[in-house]
Amino acid sequence: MRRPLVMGNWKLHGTKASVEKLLVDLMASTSELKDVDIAVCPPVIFINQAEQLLHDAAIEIGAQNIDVNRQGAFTGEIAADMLGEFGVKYVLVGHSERRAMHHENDDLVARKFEAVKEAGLIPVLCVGETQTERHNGETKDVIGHQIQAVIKRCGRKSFENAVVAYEPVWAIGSGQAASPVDAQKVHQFIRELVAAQDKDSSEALRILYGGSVKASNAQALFSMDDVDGALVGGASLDAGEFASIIKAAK
Ligand SMILES: O=C[C@H](O)COP(=O)(O)O
Repeated sequence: MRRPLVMGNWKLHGTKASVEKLLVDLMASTSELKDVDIAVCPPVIFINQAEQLLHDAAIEIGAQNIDVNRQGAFTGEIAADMLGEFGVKYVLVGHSERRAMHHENDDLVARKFEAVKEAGLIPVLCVGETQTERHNGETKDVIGHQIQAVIKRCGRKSFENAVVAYEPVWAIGSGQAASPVDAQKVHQFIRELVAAQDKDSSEALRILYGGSVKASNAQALFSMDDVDGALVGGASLDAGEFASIIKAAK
């Protein structure tokens, strides 16, 4: 039985005051929950503040991105080891916004995945097809390449102690989530790809769904066999809504 994981990706949102309010409210509404892992991914500038506020709470911290390099002349970048010093447990790699806006290809994403593991943190590999790719029947091809790029770089046990998030690009921020049945089909496909390399890591692998998850659709998505939680964007900025999603996963 895999323990559910619900992560909030705050993207480029927040102020010192809003971070404090959101985390204080979230701690209050989730303090009794024992059967679900919870994490938030603030913009990197707020990670230290989140670490201080979450000191005694069971809410973990994720980062939204890293550089592949551990140190050196890379102005403006952050390394995975640095994040580890500030209590970060998870790091998103390959989010579709970074693939699209920062030209991150499968090879670079695989290198980031490897760098996160080398730092002793848990990579959350984001995969998903665009609307056009879906329309052209290319969903499995696209996701297959995204997963295989990581296996090629990190080997058959790549997904041991890692997380995958299936985020159809067309569902992100659109208000139109994938149907639970469609999400399940892709999640099952991802698990089979991983199982072809290593059965144990495929069985333990948590595969999150992301893309317009709300309190109103979370339970139906979580009822699917291979949906082990969610990566939540917009709805994670509202403590009440996010807490309701978390409660639906337990
Ligand atoms: O990382 C989160 C996803 O991009 C989903 O965002 P959304 O919940 O706002 O659709």
